[in-house]
Amino acid sequence: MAKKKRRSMLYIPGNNPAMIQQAGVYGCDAVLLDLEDAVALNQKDAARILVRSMLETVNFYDTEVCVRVNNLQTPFGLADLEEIVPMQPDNIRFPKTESVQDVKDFMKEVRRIEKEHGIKDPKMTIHVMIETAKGVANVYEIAACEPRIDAITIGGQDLTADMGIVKTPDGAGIDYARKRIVMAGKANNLDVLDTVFADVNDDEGLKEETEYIKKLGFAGKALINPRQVDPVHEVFNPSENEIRKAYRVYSEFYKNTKAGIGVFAIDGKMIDAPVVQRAITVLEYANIDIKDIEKSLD
Ligand SMILES: CC(=O)SCCNC(=O)CCNC(=O)[C@H](O)C(C)(C)COP(=O)(O)OP(=O)(O)OC[C@H]1O[C@@H](n2cnc3c(N)ncnc32)[C@H](O)[C@@H]1OP(=O)(O)O
Ligand SMILES: O=C([O-])CC(=O)C(=O)O
Ligand SMILES: [Mg+2]
Repeated sequence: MAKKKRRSMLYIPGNNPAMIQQAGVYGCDAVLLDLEDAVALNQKDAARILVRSMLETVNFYDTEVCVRVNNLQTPFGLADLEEIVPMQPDNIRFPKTESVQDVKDFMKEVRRIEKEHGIKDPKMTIHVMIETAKGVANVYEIAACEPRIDAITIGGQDLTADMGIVKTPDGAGIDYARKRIVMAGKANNLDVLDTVFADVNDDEGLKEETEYIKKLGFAGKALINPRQVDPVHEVFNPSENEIRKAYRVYSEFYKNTKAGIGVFAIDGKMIDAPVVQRAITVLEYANIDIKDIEKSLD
């Protein structure tokens, strides 16, 4: 099966039933049902119960569903896990992860709750959020410490607050963190996800930032408004020209491999394994199955 895309992950405040009800129709790849910073302190209990009941009743179609719980250092984190883990959403987001010990503490509770509910072969994966200077410093160890982690993400709002700086449109203050988190994620075969873009009326700014983080190696971006879905997909979706080139590279690769040739040229440019790998990634984003290309050539 093709790898699930995570171009767009839309935050929805966990205390807003009308927004959650619509979650399957926004066209985003994933929704992030938020029990953390989108929810006021006096709404935390209500949000937790609402999200649990929405997980039971709402049809999310093929949208991936992730729940962001509160950190275990808060009075809400454990109660969130008790309520949400038995529902086994596709993933749970651990905010403000700073150390391997933080992940261990979270996972100890997750495993205990799964065991208590007789969940034997849990499919729910973990997304860790890196949003403090300490988390950035420890990110390589964090990314490698738990096999159920399948994505890692930067929280730019909290990170800039923690660093005592302002988040500027050029992202200068978080640039090192972005690059370090990408490397830590890639080294452990994780999806690496970018932070939110706060100005919901600035499509051009959003696209510019998305172009940049795509170049760095991010698989997608957290969003805060449904209007941000299309501009982000526009950037992540390959152009017709890119798809045509990738199709040609893969077709030639397949034919040459069958003839026992490992390296060849198209229009004078060498095609080797990394070029083929990049072509496969483009085809995946374009929803083209390489098995169909192979069949057409057999
Ligand atoms: C630092 C962090 O942790 S960020 C993550 C936590 N933050 C969030 O989850 C914020 C989520 N986003 C929002 O609450 C809002 O989009 C805001 C406050 C940013 C902007 O609000 P508005 O200016 O009112 O949004 P806008 O006018 O575009 O809303 C248009 C429609 O989209 C809906 N909508 C807006 N945001 C969302 C969302 N995140 N998910 C689903 N629906 C949404 C609105 O309810 C409205 O629906 P309606 O037309 O049926 O009334
Ligand atoms: O996922 C995000 O980008 C939102 C967030 O928590 C942050 O920026 O601190
Ligand atoms: Mg945050």
